[in-house]
Amino acid sequence: MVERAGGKDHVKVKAGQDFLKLDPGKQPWDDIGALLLDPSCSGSGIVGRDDMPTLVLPEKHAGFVDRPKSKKRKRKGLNLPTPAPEHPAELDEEIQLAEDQSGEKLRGRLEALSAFQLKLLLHAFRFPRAKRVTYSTCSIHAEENEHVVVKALNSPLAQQRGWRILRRDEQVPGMKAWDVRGRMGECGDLLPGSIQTSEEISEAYIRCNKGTKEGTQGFFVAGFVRDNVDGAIAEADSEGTTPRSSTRSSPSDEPDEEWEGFSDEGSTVNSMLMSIDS
Ligand SMILES: C[S@@+](CC[C@H](N)C(=O)[O-])C[C@H]1O[C@@H](n2cnc3c(N)ncnc32)[C@H](O)[C@@H]1O
Repeated sequence: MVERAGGKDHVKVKAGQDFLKLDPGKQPWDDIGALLLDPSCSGSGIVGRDDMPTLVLPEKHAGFVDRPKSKKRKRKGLNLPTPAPEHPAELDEEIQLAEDQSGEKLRGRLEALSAFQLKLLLHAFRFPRAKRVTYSTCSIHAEENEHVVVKALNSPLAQQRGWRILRRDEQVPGMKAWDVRGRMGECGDLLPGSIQTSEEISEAYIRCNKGTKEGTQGFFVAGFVRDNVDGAIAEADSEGTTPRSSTRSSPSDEPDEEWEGFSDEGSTVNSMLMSIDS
């Protein structure tokens, strides 16, 4: 995909690695300036996934009663509507599944996904020289989008390292002009003392909705920046705590969280990891 997009001379593909197991304090990761984080999500924004239930067609042997063949229908030239099939039990099951997806099961799935997404986002914040992180999903659910971002912003890690949202007025022209922004009501409570308001943050998000005049799939993206990385590194250097210059094997210079190279047990990661120099 990188090659097709004409990016092979600029993007190194490091396939088959678990992002959560990378130590941000070790080379070459300690030099990364920007991360594009596009993690696994529910995919609920993808047209044709959640809104296209499997169609279970009635079968003759499953109790489906054939209509007696009408003489009228045999007549040439008559364009009669197809008779509605009798409602087979299998279709009830499909309806049941669809209902589950909007209830308990969906809630549980979103909870698990958003916890994982937050883990990934916080890990991205740990790269010592990173100045930019994008976080995107093809989900329509605020749980995976606005909620994850606000939790990340409220984390001690983001606050200590100075991560904030890239405001709409700082974005490139095309993104700044895009009208569909975050859902204000879903931006949650920012911690007191936050340097940005909920209005500023929801305005900074870019959303795409499916089934609208824009012709897009469902998508969400937020940009995070931090302004004084070099100053923070210089300060840490003078205190001898810069991850680059230290020999420690874990990047946990955070008093709040111990980094242990966490990863989801049993998950197979077949993804690509892209490192992009700023
Ligand atoms: C939405 S897809 C990314 C699509 C990609 N950006 C593209 O445009 O083709 C999410 C990817 O994240 C990968 N992933 C999930 N957890 C990961 C981890 N811990 N380390 C690396 N990749 C991971 C999944 O395997 C999946 O390929």
